[in-house]
Amino acid sequence: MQESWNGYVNDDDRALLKVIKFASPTSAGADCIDPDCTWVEQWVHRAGPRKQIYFEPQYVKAGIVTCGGLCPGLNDVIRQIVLTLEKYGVKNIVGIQHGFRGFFENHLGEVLLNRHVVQNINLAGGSFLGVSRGGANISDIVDSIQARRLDMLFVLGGNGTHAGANLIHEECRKRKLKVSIVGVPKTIDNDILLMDKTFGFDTAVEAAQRAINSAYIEAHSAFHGIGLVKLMGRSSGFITMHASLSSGQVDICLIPEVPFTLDGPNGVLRHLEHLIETKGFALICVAEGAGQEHLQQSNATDASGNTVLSDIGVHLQQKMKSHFKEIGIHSDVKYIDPTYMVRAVRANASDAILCTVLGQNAVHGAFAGFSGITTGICNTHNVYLPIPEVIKSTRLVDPNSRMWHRCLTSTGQPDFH
Ligand SMILES: Nc1ncnc2c1ncn2[C@@H]1O[C@H](COP(=O)(O)OP(=O)(O)O)[C@@H](O)[C@H]1O
Ligand SMILES: O=P(O)(O)OC[C@H]1O[C@](O)(COP(=O)(O)O)[C@@H](O)[C@@H]1O
Ligand SMILES: [Mg+2]
Repeated sequence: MQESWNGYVNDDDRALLKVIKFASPTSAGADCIDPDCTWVEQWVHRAGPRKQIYFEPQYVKAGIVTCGGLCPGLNDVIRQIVLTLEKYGVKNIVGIQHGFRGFFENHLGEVLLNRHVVQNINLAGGSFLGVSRGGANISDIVDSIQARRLDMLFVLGGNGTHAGANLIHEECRKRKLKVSIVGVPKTIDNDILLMDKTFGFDTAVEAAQRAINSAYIEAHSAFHGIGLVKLMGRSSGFITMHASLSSGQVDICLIPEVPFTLDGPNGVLRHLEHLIETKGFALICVAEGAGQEHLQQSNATDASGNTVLSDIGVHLQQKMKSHFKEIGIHSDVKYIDPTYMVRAVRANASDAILCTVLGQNAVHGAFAGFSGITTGICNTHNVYLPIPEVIKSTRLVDPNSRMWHRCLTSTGQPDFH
Protein backbone atom coordinates (compact mmCIF):
# COMPACT_ATOMS: atom_id res chain seq x y z
CA MET A 1 0.00 0.00 0.00
CA GLN A 2 1.27 3.53 -0.79
CA GLU A 3 2.97 5.18 2.19
CA SER A 4 0.80 8.28 2.24
CA TRP A 5 -2.42 6.25 2.73
CA ASN A 6 -4.27 7.66 5.75
CA GLY A 7 -7.43 5.59 5.84
CA TYR A 8 -7.56 4.73 9.54
CA VAL A 9 -9.25 6.59 12.31
CA ASN A 10 -6.91 7.14 15.26
CA ASP A 11 -8.12 5.53 18.48
CA ASP A 12 -7.75 8.89 20.20
CA ASP A 13 -9.84 10.86 17.68
CA ARG A 14 -12.86 12.43 19.37
CA ALA A 15 -15.92 14.47 18.32
CA LEU A 16 -17.51 17.17 20.47
CA LEU A 17 -20.93 16.14 21.78
CA LYS A 18 -22.45 19.64 22.15
CA VAL A 19 -21.37 22.45 19.90
CA ILE A 20 -23.48 25.41 21.02
CA LYS A 21 -22.47 27.48 24.04
CA PHE A 22 -25.78 28.67 25.46
CA ALA A 23 -25.35 31.91 27.40
CA SER A 24 -28.37 31.16 29.54
CA PRO A 25 -30.67 28.24 30.32
CA THR A 26 -33.52 30.47 29.08
CA SER A 27 -32.08 30.72 25.56
CA ALA A 28 -34.46 28.98 23.09
CA GLY A 29 -33.94 25.23 23.19
CA ALA A 30 -30.98 25.51 25.59
CA ASP A 31 -29.54 22.06 26.10
CA CYS A 32 -27.04 22.60 28.91
CA ILE A 33 -24.90 20.03 30.65
CA ASP A 34 -24.67 22.09 33.87
CA PRO A 35 -27.72 23.89 35.30
CA ASP A 36 -26.07 27.31 34.91
CA CYS A 37 -24.99 26.53 31.33
CA THR A 38 -21.26 26.80 31.92
CA TRP A 39 -19.32 25.43 29.02
CA VAL A 40 -18.49 21.74 29.50
CA GLU A 41 -16.68 19.86 26.80
CA GLN A 42 -17.90 16.31 26.26
CA TRP A 43 -16.02 14.20 23.77
CA VAL A 44 -17.11 10.98 22.13
CA HIS A 45 -15.19 8.39 20.12
CA ARG A 46 -14.97 8.97 16.41
CA ALA A 47 -16.35 6.06 14.38
CA GLY A 48 -14.40 4.35 11.62
CA PRO A 49 -11.81 1.69 10.78
CA ARG A 50 -8.84 1.18 13.14
CA LYS A 51 -5.32 0.10 12.20
CA GLN A 52 -5.29 -2.40 15.03
CA ILE A 53 -8.17 -4.85 15.03
CA TYR A 54 -9.11 -7.20 17.83
CA PHE A 55 -10.46 -10.19 15.92
CA GLU A 56 -8.91 -12.44 13.29
CA PRO A 57 -11.45 -12.11 10.48
CA GLN A 58 -11.07 -15.64 9.13
CA TYR A 59 -12.15 -17.11 12.49
CA VAL A 60 -14.98 -14.67 13.17
CA LYS A 61 -18.63 -15.70 13.24
CA ALA A 62 -20.89 -12.64 13.12
CA GLY A 63 -24.64 -12.44 13.69
CA ILE A 64 -27.21 -9.79 12.78
CA VAL A 65 -30.62 -9.37 14.40
CA THR A 66 -33.43 -6.84 13.77
CA CYS A 67 -35.86 -6.15 16.64
CA GLY A 68 -38.97 -4.07 17.36
CA GLY A 69 -41.10 -2.47 14.65
CA LEU A 70 -40.16 -1.96 11.02
CA CYS A 71 -38.28 1.09 9.83
CA PRO A 72 -37.22 2.08 6.30
CA GLY A 73 -33.56 1.22 5.76
CA LEU A 74 -33.24 -1.96 7.85
CA ASN A 75 -32.26 -3.92 4.75
CA ASP A 76 -29.72 -1.28 3.75
CA VAL A 77 -28.03 -1.63 7.14
CA ILE A 78 -28.07 -5.45 7.05
CA ARG A 79 -26.56 -5.34 3.57
CA GLN A 80 -23.77 -2.93 4.50
CA ILE A 81 -22.86 -4.94 7.61
CA VAL A 82 -22.49 -8.04 5.44
CA LEU A 83 -20.50 -6.27 2.72
CA THR A 84 -18.18 -4.67 5.28
CA LEU A 85 -17.65 -7.91 7.21
CA GLU A 86 -16.70 -9.63 3.95
CA LYS A 87 -14.30 -6.80 3.15
CA TYR A 88 -12.52 -7.58 6.45
CA GLY A 89 -12.39 -11.23 5.39
CA VAL A 90 -15.21 -12.64 7.52
CA LYS A 91 -16.75 -15.73 5.96
CA ASN A 92 -19.20 -16.88 8.57
CA ILE A 93 -22.10 -14.40 8.75
CA VAL A 94 -25.58 -15.35 9.91
CA GLY A 95 -28.93 -13.62 10.34
CA ILE A 96 -31.06 -14.35 13.41
CA GLN A 97 -34.74 -14.42 12.37
CA HIS A 98 -37.52 -12.33 13.88
CA GLY A 99 -35.66 -10.39 16.52
CA PHE A 100 -34.59 -11.79 19.87
CA ARG A 101 -37.08 -14.66 19.46
CA GLY A 102 -34.87 -16.13 16.74
CA PHE A 103 -32.28 -17.00 19.38
CA PHE A 104 -34.39 -19.64 21.04
CA GLU A 105 -37.47 -20.44 18.96
CA ASN A 106 -36.26 -23.68 17.46
CA HIS A 107 -38.09 -23.51 14.15
CA LEU A 108 -36.34 -20.19 13.33
CA GLY A 109 -33.05 -21.29 11.82
CA GLU A 110 -30.00 -19.12 11.12
CA VAL A 111 -29.98 -17.45 7.71
CA LEU A 112 -26.61 -17.68 6.00
CA LEU A 113 -25.61 -14.27 4.71
CA ASN A 114 -23.09 -13.23 2.09
CA ARG A 115 -22.70 -10.59 -0.58
CA HIS A 116 -24.84 -12.53 -3.08
CA VAL A 117 -27.71 -13.15 -0.66
CA VAL A 118 -27.97 -9.48 0.36
CA GLN A 119 -27.17 -7.94 -3.00
CA ASN A 120 -30.68 -6.63 -3.77
CA ILE A 121 -32.36 -6.55 -0.37
CA ASN A 122 -32.11 -2.77 -0.10
CA LEU A 123 -34.51 -2.43 -3.03
CA ALA A 124 -37.44 -3.33 -0.76
CA GLY A 125 -38.70 -2.10 2.60
CA GLY A 126 -39.16 -4.28 5.68
CA SER A 127 -36.53 -6.53 7.22
CA PHE A 128 -35.01 -9.40 5.26
CA LEU A 129 -34.54 -11.18 8.60
CA GLY A 130 -37.99 -10.42 10.03
CA VAL A 131 -38.72 -8.51 13.21
CA SER A 132 -40.69 -9.14 16.40
CA ARG A 133 -41.53 -7.67 19.76
CA GLY A 134 -41.01 -9.41 23.12
CA GLY A 135 -38.90 -12.49 23.75
CA ALA A 136 -35.91 -10.75 25.34
CA ASN A 137 -34.84 -13.49 27.72
CA ILE A 138 -31.26 -12.37 28.23
CA SER A 139 -29.86 -15.52 29.78
CA ASP A 140 -31.34 -17.71 27.02
CA ILE A 141 -30.05 -15.33 24.37
CA VAL A 142 -26.52 -15.44 25.76
CA ASP A 143 -26.72 -19.26 26.03
CA SER A 144 -27.64 -19.22 22.36
CA ILE A 145 -24.81 -16.81 21.49
CA GLN A 146 -22.42 -19.23 23.23
CA ALA A 147 -23.87 -22.30 21.53
CA ARG A 148 -23.68 -20.62 18.12
CA ARG A 149 -20.10 -19.44 18.88
CA LEU A 150 -20.82 -15.88 17.81
CA ASP A 151 -17.92 -13.43 18.14
CA MET A 152 -19.89 -10.37 17.05
CA LEU A 153 -23.55 -9.50 17.24
CA PHE A 154 -25.06 -6.52 15.44
CA VAL A 155 -28.35 -5.54 17.05
CA LEU A 156 -30.64 -3.28 15.03
CA GLY A 157 -33.43 -1.73 17.06
CA GLY A 158 -34.76 1.12 19.13
CA ASN A 159 -34.66 2.02 22.82
CA GLY A 160 -36.04 -1.34 23.96
CA THR A 161 -33.69 -3.31 21.73
CA HIS A 162 -30.71 -1.28 22.94
CA ALA A 163 -31.69 -1.93 26.58
CA GLY A 164 -31.70 -5.62 25.66
CA ALA A 165 -28.39 -5.35 23.77
CA ASN A 166 -26.74 -3.74 26.77
CA LEU A 167 -27.96 -6.50 29.08
CA ILE A 168 -26.63 -9.06 26.60
CA HIS A 169 -23.29 -7.22 26.60
CA GLU A 170 -23.18 -7.23 30.42
CA GLU A 171 -24.10 -10.92 30.61
CA CYS A 172 -21.36 -11.76 28.07
CA ARG A 173 -18.82 -9.84 30.21
CA LYS A 174 -20.03 -11.70 33.30
CA ARG A 175 -19.47 -15.00 31.53
CA LYS A 176 -16.12 -13.71 30.21
CA LEU A 177 -17.19 -14.24 26.61
CA LYS A 178 -15.23 -12.22 24.07
CA VAL A 179 -18.28 -11.20 22.08
CA SER A 180 -18.70 -7.73 20.63
CA ILE A 181 -22.27 -6.44 20.95
CA VAL A 182 -22.82 -3.43 18.69
CA GLY A 183 -26.12 -1.63 18.25
CA VAL A 184 -27.44 0.30 15.28
CA PRO A 185 -30.26 2.64 16.35
CA LYS A 186 -33.44 1.94 14.42
CA THR A 187 -36.33 4.16 15.30
CA ILE A 188 -38.69 5.72 12.86
CA ASP A 189 -39.83 8.02 15.69
CA ASN A 190 -36.30 9.52 15.93
CA ASP A 191 -36.50 9.16 19.70
CA ILE A 192 -32.92 8.19 20.59
CA LEU A 193 -30.83 10.68 22.57
CA LEU A 194 -27.68 12.48 21.38
CA MET A 195 -28.09 11.75 17.66
CA ASP A 196 -28.80 14.24 14.90
CA LYS A 197 -31.33 11.80 13.45
CA THR A 198 -31.87 8.09 13.04
CA PHE A 199 -32.23 6.22 9.74
CA GLY A 200 -35.72 5.90 8.29
CA PHE A 201 -36.92 9.15 9.82
CA ASP A 202 -36.42 11.25 6.66
CA THR A 203 -38.12 8.58 4.59
CA ALA A 204 -41.09 8.50 6.98
CA VAL A 205 -41.45 12.28 6.84
CA GLU A 206 -41.37 12.09 3.06
CA ALA A 207 -43.86 9.19 2.89
CA ALA A 208 -46.21 11.10 5.20
CA GLN A 209 -46.41 13.88 2.61
CA ARG A 210 -48.62 11.73 0.39
CA ALA A 211 -51.16 11.31 3.17
CA ILE A 212 -51.04 14.98 4.15
CA ASN A 213 -51.39 16.08 0.56
CA SER A 214 -54.39 13.79 0.04
CA ALA A 215 -56.00 15.09 3.22
CA TYR A 216 -55.36 18.63 2.00
CA ILE A 217 -56.96 17.96 -1.38
CA GLU A 218 -59.98 16.28 0.23
CA ALA A 219 -60.41 19.10 2.76
CA HIS A 220 -59.85 21.86 0.24
CA SER A 221 -62.32 20.41 -2.26
CA ALA A 222 -65.08 19.62 0.24
CA PHE A 223 -67.49 22.23 1.58
CA HIS A 224 -66.13 23.07 5.03
CA GLY A 225 -63.69 20.18 4.73
CA ILE A 226 -61.45 19.16 7.62
CA GLY A 227 -58.55 16.85 6.77
CA LEU A 228 -57.06 14.85 9.64
CA VAL A 229 -53.87 12.77 9.39
CA LYS A 230 -52.50 10.63 12.22
CA LEU A 231 -48.80 9.83 12.10
CA MET A 232 -46.52 7.61 14.17
CA GLY A 233 -44.83 8.73 17.35
CA ARG A 234 -45.70 7.09 20.63
CA SER A 235 -44.11 9.70 22.86
CA SER A 236 -42.09 11.80 20.42
CA GLY A 237 -43.67 14.13 17.90
CA PHE A 238 -40.72 14.45 15.53
CA ILE A 239 -42.42 12.80 12.51
CA THR A 240 -45.56 14.91 12.96
CA MET A 241 -43.63 18.14 13.50
CA HIS A 242 -41.31 17.59 10.53
CA ALA A 243 -44.10 16.34 8.26
CA SER A 244 -46.17 19.43 9.13
CA LEU A 245 -43.22 21.72 8.49
CA SER A 246 -42.42 19.98 5.24
CA SER A 247 -46.00 20.14 3.97
CA GLY A 248 -46.57 23.80 4.74
CA GLN A 249 -50.35 23.22 4.44
CA VAL A 250 -50.99 22.01 7.99
CA ASP A 251 -53.06 24.37 10.18
CA ILE A 252 -52.85 22.44 13.43
CA CYS A 253 -49.99 20.19 14.52
CA LEU A 254 -50.54 18.17 17.70
CA ILE A 255 -47.71 16.27 19.39
CA PRO A 256 -47.39 14.27 22.63
CA GLU A 257 -44.97 16.74 24.20
CA VAL A 258 -47.40 19.66 24.04
CA PRO A 259 -50.73 19.15 25.83
CA PHE A 260 -53.79 20.83 24.31
CA THR A 261 -57.41 21.48 25.20
CA LEU A 262 -60.17 20.52 22.77
CA ASP A 263 -63.11 22.46 24.20
CA GLY A 264 -63.37 26.02 25.49
CA PRO A 265 -62.35 29.41 24.07
CA ASN A 266 -58.70 28.37 23.56
CA GLY A 267 -59.41 24.83 22.43
CA VAL A 268 -58.66 23.10 19.13
CA LEU A 269 -62.38 22.99 18.20
CA ARG A 270 -62.82 26.77 18.55
CA HIS A 271 -59.78 27.33 16.34
CA LEU A 272 -61.24 24.94 13.77
CA GLU A 273 -64.44 27.03 13.71
CA HIS A 274 -62.26 30.07 13.05
CA LEU A 275 -60.41 28.30 10.21
CA ILE A 276 -63.69 27.15 8.62
CA GLU A 277 -65.07 30.69 8.88
CA THR A 278 -61.98 32.40 7.48
CA LYS A 279 -60.48 30.02 4.92
CA GLY A 280 -63.27 27.48 4.45
CA PHE A 281 -61.30 24.36 5.30
CA ALA A 282 -58.63 23.07 7.71
CA LEU A 283 -55.86 20.49 7.91
CA ILE A 284 -54.75 18.77 11.15
CA CYS A 285 -51.75 16.52 11.67
CA VAL A 286 -51.66 14.58 14.95
CA ALA A 287 -49.10 12.20 16.44
CA GLU A 288 -50.49 8.90 17.70
CA GLY A 289 -49.27 9.63 21.25
CA ALA A 290 -50.72 13.16 21.40
CA GLY A 291 -53.62 14.07 23.68
CA GLN A 292 -53.79 10.70 25.42
CA GLU A 293 -55.14 12.55 28.47
CA HIS A 294 -58.38 13.07 26.51
CA LEU A 295 -58.89 9.34 26.05
CA GLN A 296 -59.77 6.38 28.17
CA GLN A 297 -56.45 4.74 29.05
CA SER A 298 -56.07 0.99 28.90
CA ASN A 299 -53.40 -0.79 30.91
CA ALA A 300 -52.65 -3.03 27.96
CA THR A 301 -49.08 -3.44 26.76
CA ASP A 302 -47.63 -5.10 23.68
CA ALA A 303 -45.24 -8.05 23.85
CA SER A 304 -42.30 -5.69 24.44
CA GLY A 305 -44.01 -3.89 27.31
CA ASN A 306 -44.91 -0.76 25.32
CA THR A 307 -48.22 0.81 26.37
CA VAL A 308 -50.98 0.23 23.82
CA LEU A 309 -52.27 3.72 23.04
CA SER A 310 -55.88 4.76 22.60
CA ASP A 311 -56.72 6.10 19.13
CA ILE A 312 -56.46 9.90 19.17
CA GLY A 313 -57.30 10.05 15.44
CA VAL A 314 -60.68 8.37 15.83
CA HIS A 315 -61.39 10.44 18.95
CA LEU A 316 -60.61 13.73 17.20
CA GLN A 317 -62.69 12.72 14.19
CA GLN A 318 -65.71 12.00 16.41
CA LYS A 319 -65.24 15.15 18.52
CA MET A 320 -65.04 17.36 15.43
CA LYS A 321 -68.11 15.79 13.83
CA SER A 322 -70.24 16.14 16.95
CA HIS A 323 -68.96 19.65 17.72
CA PHE A 324 -69.89 21.10 14.33
CA LYS A 325 -73.24 19.29 14.44
CA GLU A 326 -73.93 20.79 17.87
CA ILE A 327 -73.17 24.37 16.79
CA GLY A 328 -75.17 23.90 13.59
CA ILE A 329 -72.30 24.48 11.16
CA HIS A 330 -71.77 22.03 8.31
CA SER A 331 -68.42 20.18 8.30
CA ASP A 332 -67.00 17.32 6.26
CA VAL A 333 -64.28 15.43 8.16
CA LYS A 334 -61.89 13.15 6.24
CA TYR A 335 -59.57 11.04 8.39
CA ILE A 336 -56.45 9.34 7.02
CA ASP A 337 -54.32 6.91 9.09
CA PRO A 338 -51.33 6.02 6.89
CA THR A 339 -49.28 4.39 9.69
CA TYR A 340 -48.04 1.21 8.02
CA MET A 341 -47.89 2.79 4.56
CA VAL A 342 -45.38 5.27 5.95
CA ARG A 343 -43.30 2.62 7.67
CA ALA A 344 -43.23 -0.22 5.15
CA VAL A 345 -41.37 1.59 2.38
CA ARG A 346 -37.77 1.39 1.22
CA ALA A 347 -35.31 4.02 2.38
CA ASN A 348 -35.03 7.24 0.40
CA ALA A 349 -31.68 8.38 -0.99
CA SER A 350 -30.46 10.27 2.08
CA ASP A 351 -31.49 7.48 4.47
CA ALA A 352 -29.81 4.91 2.21
CA ILE A 353 -26.55 6.81 2.61
CA LEU A 354 -27.04 7.10 6.37
CA CYS A 355 -27.69 3.34 6.59
CA THR A 356 -24.55 2.65 4.59
CA VAL A 357 -22.44 4.75 6.94
CA LEU A 358 -24.01 3.25 10.07
CA GLY A 359 -23.71 -0.34 8.84
CA GLN A 360 -20.04 0.10 7.94
CA ASN A 361 -19.24 1.87 11.20
CA ALA A 362 -20.95 -0.83 13.26
CA VAL A 363 -18.53 -3.38 11.77
CA HIS A 364 -15.52 -1.08 12.29
CA GLY A 365 -16.61 -0.67 15.92
CA ALA A 366 -16.75 -4.42 16.51
CA PHE A 367 -13.32 -4.93 14.94
CA ALA A 368 -11.97 -2.05 17.04
CA GLY A 369 -12.86 -4.21 20.04
CA PHE A 370 -15.80 -2.18 21.33
CA SER A 371 -18.84 -3.80 22.89
CA GLY A 372 -21.96 -2.31 24.48
CA ILE A 373 -21.80 0.57 22.02
CA THR A 374 -23.99 2.01 19.35
CA THR A 375 -23.23 4.23 16.40
CA GLY A 376 -24.81 7.42 15.15
CA ILE A 377 -24.36 10.92 13.80
CA CYS A 378 -23.55 13.62 16.30
CA ASN A 379 -23.26 17.18 14.99
CA THR A 380 -22.74 15.73 11.50
CA HIS A 381 -19.86 13.52 12.70
CA ASN A 382 -20.02 9.75 12.96
CA VAL A 383 -19.37 8.48 16.45
CA TYR A 384 -19.59 5.56 18.86
CA LEU A 385 -21.60 6.05 22.03
CA PRO A 386 -22.01 3.83 25.10
CA ILE A 387 -25.50 2.29 24.95
CA PRO A 388 -26.55 3.39 28.49
CA GLU A 389 -26.00 7.05 27.52
CA VAL A 390 -28.42 6.93 24.58
CA ILE A 391 -31.22 5.09 26.40
CA LYS A 392 -31.28 7.15 29.62
CA SER A 393 -34.62 8.50 28.43
CA THR A 394 -36.68 8.87 25.28
CA ARG A 395 -35.68 11.79 23.08
CA LEU A 396 -38.57 14.24 22.92
CA VAL A 397 -39.41 17.41 21.00
CA ASP A 398 -38.49 20.33 23.27
CA PRO A 399 -41.48 22.72 23.28
CA ASN A 400 -38.93 25.53 23.77
CA SER A 401 -36.87 24.47 20.77
CA ARG A 402 -36.48 26.62 17.71
CA MET A 403 -37.89 23.79 15.58
CA TRP A 404 -41.19 23.63 17.48
CA HIS A 405 -41.43 27.43 17.34
CA ARG A 406 -40.79 27.28 13.59
CA CYS A 407 -43.59 24.72 13.29
CA LEU A 408 -45.97 27.03 15.19
CA THR A 409 -44.99 29.93 12.94
CA SER A 410 -45.66 27.79 9.90
CA THR A 411 -49.08 26.48 11.02
CA GLY A 412 -50.15 29.74 12.63
CA GLN A 413 -51.86 27.79 15.39
CA PRO A 414 -52.44 29.46 18.77
CA ASP A 415 -51.57 28.06 22.18
CA PHE A 416 -54.41 25.58 22.91
CA HIS A 417 -54.64 26.32 26.63
N1 LIG B 1 -36.02 -2.67 28.95
C1 LIG B 1 -35.76 -3.70 28.17
N2 LIG B 1 -34.79 -4.57 28.50
C2 LIG B 1 -34.52 -5.62 27.70
N3 LIG B 1 -35.13 -5.87 26.54
C3 LIG B 1 -36.11 -5.04 26.17
C4 LIG B 1 -36.48 -3.91 26.95
N4 LIG B 1 -37.48 -3.27 26.31
C5 LIG B 1 -37.73 -3.97 25.19
N5 LIG B 1 -36.91 -5.02 25.09
C6 LIG B 1 -36.88 -6.00 24.02
O1 LIG B 1 -36.35 -5.38 22.84
C7 LIG B 1 -37.04 -5.81 21.68
C8 LIG B 1 -37.61 -4.63 20.94
O2 LIG B 1 -38.31 -3.76 21.80
P1 LIG B 1 -39.45 -2.79 21.29
O3 LIG B 1 -39.79 -1.85 22.38
O4 LIG B 1 -40.57 -3.61 20.69
O5 LIG B 1 -38.82 -2.05 20.06
P2 LIG B 1 -37.70 -0.93 19.98
O6 LIG B 1 -36.40 -1.59 20.19
O7 LIG B 1 -37.88 -0.43 18.62
O8 LIG B 1 -38.01 0.07 21.07
C9 LIG B 1 -38.12 -6.77 22.15
O9 LIG B 1 -37.65 -8.07 21.90
C10 LIG B 1 -38.26 -6.46 23.62
O10 LIG B 1 -38.65 -7.58 24.37
O1 LIG C 1 -47.97 -1.89 15.32
P1 LIG C 1 -46.59 -2.04 15.82
O2 LIG C 1 -45.76 -2.96 15.02
O3 LIG C 1 -46.53 -2.35 17.28
O4 LIG C 1 -45.87 -0.67 15.61
C1 LIG C 1 -46.42 0.56 15.95
C2 LIG C 1 -45.41 1.42 16.59
O5 LIG C 1 -44.15 1.32 16.05
C3 LIG C 1 -43.53 2.59 15.98
O6 LIG C 1 -43.47 2.91 14.63
C4 LIG C 1 -42.19 2.62 16.59
O7 LIG C 1 -41.73 1.34 16.79
P2 LIG C 1 -40.26 1.04 17.28
O8 LIG C 1 -40.07 1.63 18.66
O9 LIG C 1 -40.15 -0.42 17.29
O10 LIG C 1 -39.34 1.67 16.28
C5 LIG C 1 -44.44 3.52 16.70
O11 LIG C 1 -44.43 4.83 16.22
C6 LIG C 1 -45.76 2.84 16.55
O12 LIG C 1 -46.57 3.09 17.63
MG1 LIG D 1 -39.51 0.52 22.25
